[in-house]
Amino acid sequence: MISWQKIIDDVVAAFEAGRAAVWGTNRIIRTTTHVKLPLSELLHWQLSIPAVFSSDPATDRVTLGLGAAQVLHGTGPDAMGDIQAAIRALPDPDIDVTWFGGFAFDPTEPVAGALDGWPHALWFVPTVTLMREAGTDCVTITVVVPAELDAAAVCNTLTDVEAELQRSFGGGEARSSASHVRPEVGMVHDEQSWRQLVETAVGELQHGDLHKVVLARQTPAEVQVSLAEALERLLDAYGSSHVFAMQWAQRWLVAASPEQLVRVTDGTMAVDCLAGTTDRSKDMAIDAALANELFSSEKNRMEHAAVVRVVMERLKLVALDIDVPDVPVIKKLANVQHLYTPIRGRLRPGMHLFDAAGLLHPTPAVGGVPLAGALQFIRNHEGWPRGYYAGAIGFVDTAGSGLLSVALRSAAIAYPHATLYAGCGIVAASDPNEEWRETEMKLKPMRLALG
Ligand SMILES: C=C(O[C@H]1C=CC=C(C(=O)O)[C@@H]1O)C(=O)O
Repeated sequence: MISWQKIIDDVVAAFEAGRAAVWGTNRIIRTTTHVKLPLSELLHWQLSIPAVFSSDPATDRVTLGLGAAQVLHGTGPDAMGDIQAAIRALPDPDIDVTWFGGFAFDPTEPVAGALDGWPHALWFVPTVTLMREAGTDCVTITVVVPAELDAAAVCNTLTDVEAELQRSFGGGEARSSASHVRPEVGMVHDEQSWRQLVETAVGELQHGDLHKVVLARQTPAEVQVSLAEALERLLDAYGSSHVFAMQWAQRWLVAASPEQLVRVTDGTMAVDCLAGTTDRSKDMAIDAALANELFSSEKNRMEHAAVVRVVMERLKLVALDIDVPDVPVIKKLANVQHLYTPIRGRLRPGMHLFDAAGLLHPTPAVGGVPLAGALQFIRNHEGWPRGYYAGAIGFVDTAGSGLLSVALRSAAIAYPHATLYAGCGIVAASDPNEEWRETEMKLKPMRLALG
């Protein structure tokens, strides 16, 4: 177990040495320490303080947040804009701090089901953030506390966080009486009802105005492992994805997202277009043949081109110097391979990560074309509330750099009950049996992590 006492001692020493900055009515204390064990060790399913874990594949930085020093909730269609306005209204700190959170898929629908109780947008600055630099045991600790606290009170705040970690740990990962009853999540499609859903969509796609719609299904599972184990399994097998977990109101959202909705790093933007999927094979020749088949499949190229076209149209409003390759490449994950087009650009001056996210979301990789018709089809036919599935999750610092990933390959957990999600793009040429198989492949990361 990681020594929390050492963390407390280092933070209090930093505070006493004046390594702190004022942020409105808060004080930010920053120092570094050395932690050998994985940060995920501190997390437990039954934690009752807000918590977040994020492993960014681009920087290899692993971040863990515990407690909430600042919280913002947003509800309804303007949820994203409201959060952005609230962040902008806060004073600029002398030291950057990082917000963590996410946005639901559809802010006009309630976030019912497995994440019942979550608002449409939820962002917080943890009381304690631990960030491990890539490949080292060097951890940056950031603590945000009310500015009036003295050293003893800072120590007490951290001791309270430790007590909560111990209490939840003591409560055990065993299924205690405190475990949730399985949440009501709405329609769980079996193979037959899924095929019917896809057939209904194909009918509309062949005869109506719809060109593409992304349909998804959910499936129940029971969590068999500790949260630390689940996260380490995801990092091992899906380390090139954004492994993310967030706990609020005793519910966890866990994801290994292969798709960045948008990343901003010092004003430079990166957007992923990911659509078009096939299987993996352990046999290298078969694996390469599958990739070739995917690359030459008219159906998959159409599905993919719809995403690139729409993303480009929307991106022009927030980005300059946009660079987009003419043809997609293959992105290989442990469970599937995708058609992938990375788009790069520069965020227009005065624009924020959330402006870009607000314009891009939902891309045709999770919604459809035309968007309004696709969303209506999803609302009318899918039969369950998506909540945060296919929404956006991530982090943004007070200087404006950050990442929002599409919440795919994800699960919502009311411990020990999990709800796993997977979807796929449907076009007029889609085969309902193939689309079922595709959702099964996409469920693999979370089945591996939790089973
Ligand atoms: C909707 C999902 O995947 C999207 C992202 C990549 C490939 C997709 C596809 O080939 O259908 C989907 O558009 C999901 O994983 O739940």
